[in-house]
Amino acid sequence: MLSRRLFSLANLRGTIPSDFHFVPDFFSVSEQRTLLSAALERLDTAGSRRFQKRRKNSRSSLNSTAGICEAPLSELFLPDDCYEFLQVSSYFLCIWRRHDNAKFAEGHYDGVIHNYREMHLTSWPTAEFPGLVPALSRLQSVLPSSNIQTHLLHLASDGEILPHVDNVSASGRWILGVSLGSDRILRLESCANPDEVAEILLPSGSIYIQSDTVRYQYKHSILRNSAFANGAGQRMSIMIRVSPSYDRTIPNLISK
Ligand SMILES: O=C(O)CCC(=O)C(=O)O
Ligand SMILES: [Fe+2]
Repeated sequence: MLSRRLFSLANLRGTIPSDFHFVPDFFSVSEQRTLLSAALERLDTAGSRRFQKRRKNSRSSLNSTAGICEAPLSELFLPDDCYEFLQVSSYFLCIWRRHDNAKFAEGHYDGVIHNYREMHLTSWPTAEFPGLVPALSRLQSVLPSSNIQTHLLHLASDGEILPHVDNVSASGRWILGVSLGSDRILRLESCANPDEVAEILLPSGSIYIQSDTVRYQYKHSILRNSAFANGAGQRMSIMIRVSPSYDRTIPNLISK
């Protein structure tokens, strides 16, 4: 069961809305490595041949002697120019069109994500990554409900996500995010009162859940790396959402 932990000041600025739940150290380093390797494998396999070749060349020129088990997590990412990052998203618009509900057709879901690649994940490569099943079942145990959709979202070193509320016709009452790779700041801003802002540092291995109030009444964004004095690298998030028609009951999963 997921428990609410006290934020250390290093993790938080502002007042955290209720219905936002955060565990800064949910996944061990070895689980993070497995999840990140599997996510990269899925995205890489789906990518264009030109960039697959670029990655192959980059791997051989790096001539890494460290096995995947010893490499620091950041070294699982290749340099930015090995990935076919898109400059501006059409991701939310796509979901939008599929659901085709005129009530929300304002178009502001488009263009929210910059310098990224993403995919809808239908299956994990569990055969290739032996540690994946236990890591995923731990994650499964904290999901508020079943019938989920999983997305992988890989942000370039200069990638960012502008403030938005996830398309309400495409997913239901909660959204879970797993952060892997470089630290980023998640900013929450009340739609009703833009002065109500919270910023949460998301370290690799952390998970958060936005449900109910925060999911519908706050915009969220992932800030650019310029927020960090020392710069930062790429980040992968595993985004899990409940399908819109399967979120009638949310168990009280957060024990204090
Ligand atoms: O990467 C994240 O943590 C947030 C991603 C997000 O806002 C989205 O996919 O809608
Ligand atoms: Fe979002």
